[in-house]
Formats: sequence, structure tokens, C-alpha cells
Amino acid sequence: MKATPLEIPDVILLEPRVFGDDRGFFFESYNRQAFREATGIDPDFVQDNHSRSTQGVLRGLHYQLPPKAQGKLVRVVAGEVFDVAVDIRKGSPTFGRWVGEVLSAENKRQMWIPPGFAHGFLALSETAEFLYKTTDYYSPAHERCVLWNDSDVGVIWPSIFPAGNYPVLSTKDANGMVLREMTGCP
Ligand SMILES: Cc1cn([C@H]2C[C@H](O)[C@@H](COP(=O)(O)OP(=O)(O)O[C@H]3O[C@@H](C)C(=O)[C@@H](O)[C@H]3O)O2)c(=O)[nH]c1=O
Repeated sequence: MKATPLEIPDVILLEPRVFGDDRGFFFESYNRQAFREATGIDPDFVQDNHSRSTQGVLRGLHYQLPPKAQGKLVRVVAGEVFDVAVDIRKGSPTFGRWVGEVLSAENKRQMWIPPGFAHGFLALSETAEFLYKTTDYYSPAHERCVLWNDSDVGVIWPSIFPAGNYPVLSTKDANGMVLREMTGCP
């Protein structure tokens, strides 16, 4: 497994070793020891999630407040997404900055998003199936949402939309808050 720290170095891009043969392929999608050796981190994952989105769906930017903050190891098993992590750690030198990568079933890349980051993704393909492990349980009471197009964060989402068309959002995500007005950052 190859681990590459991104521009915000606590966010890590992981590329597994894939064994292809006449039958198809095989790879270890998670190996605790290999992950620890490659990243120096040993997360205690407690939940696996799987979502399916149609093209243009944008989920995020989500995080949970302490003590229920979640680290996430994310990947795509069908289609392609643009995946984004925003640093919302109080006092962090990169507070408010974001990193983004294309994750797809084809490239098999994974992203480690530490606790203290808001996370979201845009489905680029006709459908996208998204799998992720989390280091804490889902807790609606601790869940918060940063607005996907908060201009202070300035995520540059791939422009797959005809002019004037916005991404497909849940009501909760359409009512996300701008970072400047958020009180409870991790
Ligand atoms: C996230 C989650 C949702 N749910 C339920 C609540 C709700 O009825 C339904 C859909 O929830 P949501 O709309 O919050 O799902 P979704 O928008 O996919 O939420 C996810 O977005 C991505 C970007 C993340 O980073 C995740 O941590 C998570 O917040 O599923 C659970 O039961 N457990 C969970 O862990």
C-alpha cells in the first residue's frame, strides 16, 4: 500500500497493491497492520457504511462534534466521486482549508480523513457507491454540516452541471452552516 500525505498532510491518500489476473483482481481493502505501517496511525474502526448516489448528488460537508468526532477511511466501489476534506480543527494552521481527490472504482484510491475534518463528496458518474469505515458511531445529536459552497472555504467542485443547475442536496445539507458562523468546531 502506498500512502501519500496530501497538501493538508494529516489527510492521506492510500493506493492499494492490486493483483490482476485472468479472473479479475484482488486487493486488500483494509489491513490494520499495513495501514499502521504506511501511515503511523492505528484507528479503531467501529462502523462500516455504504451509500449509493446518482450523478450530481453532493453529500456533505459533514462532521460530528467531540466526543463523537469520527475519523473516516473512504473509498468507491462503483463509479467515481470527487471527495473533499476540510480542516475545521480550532487552532490548526490549515483551518478552513480543503483538499480534494477523485476516488473511483477504477483507481481504487482511499482517503484517510482524520477526526476534526468535515467531509463530503460529489458523485461524478451515473451512479457511485461509496464505502467507509468510521472510528466512532453515528450520533445525530453531534452531527453538523458545513455548507458545501461556503465561500470562505472555497471548494472547487468539478463543474459537471449545466449553467444554473445546482447539485442534488439533502434538506439538511442545503441548510448547512458557513464555517464563520459555526460555534462547535472540533
Ligand atoms: C451517516 C448515517 C446515517 N444514518 C441514517 C440517517 C438518515 O436517516 C439516513 C441518511 O443519512 P444522511 O443523509 O446523513 O447520509 P449521508 O448524507 O450519506 O451522510 C454521510 O455523508 C458523508 C459525506 C459522510 O462523511 C458521512 O459521515 C455521513 O455524514 O441514514 C444512519 O443510520 N447511520 C449513519 O451512520
